[in-house]
Amino acid sequence: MTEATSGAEATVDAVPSLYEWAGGTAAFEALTEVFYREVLRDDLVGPLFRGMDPGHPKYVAMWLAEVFGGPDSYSTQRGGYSHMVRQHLGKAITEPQRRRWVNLLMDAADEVGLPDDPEFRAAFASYIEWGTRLAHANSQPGAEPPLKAPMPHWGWGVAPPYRPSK
Ligand code: HEM
Repeated sequence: MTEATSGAEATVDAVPSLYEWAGGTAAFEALTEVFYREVLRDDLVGPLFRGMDPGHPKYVAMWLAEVFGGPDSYSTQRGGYSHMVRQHLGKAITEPQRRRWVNLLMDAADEVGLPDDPEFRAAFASYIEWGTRLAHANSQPGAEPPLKAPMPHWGWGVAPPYRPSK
């Protein structure tokens, strides 16, 4: 972590990535561990994940880390964008299931203590809203999403962290 991640007293100019701000790989791994524990217990989304790969929480942590500016290990070690898209094909995710997935992820973010400043949570929620709506659309019967597309990279958007100059 750089000094910039420690809050308003930052003394460096570079805007940290969302990955750095979140706490790096360990933070995303903690998030997905708690999240999928609850997903598996959930009556609405749990059935979709009954046969999931035991490595799934870790793979999704790798995905999120890369999207938010961390290492490109999902692309280099796990098949990248096309592998992720293929995993959702034919799953017929319903809108209530998508929304429950979002709700459980936000609960997990609170439980593991992801940063709760407005700027981080707005950027995080923005990606999750975008990504889950794509996953929902791509999972519908007959959907033929492009299997090759660039890995998304998410940033702070219109509200990067405010760090008063010295
Ligand atoms: C931002 C939104 C989402 C992201 C970033 C995401 C990410 C991923 C990734 C990376 C994989 C493949 C993991 C691997 O490498 O094996 C995957 C698989 C999967 N996703 Fe998603 N996903 C999202 C939304 C959803 C939603 C909304 C649902 C359902 C409610 C869902 C259900 C699944 C299922 C069932 C699998 C297959 C799991 C398995 O059998 O191993 N995903 N997702």
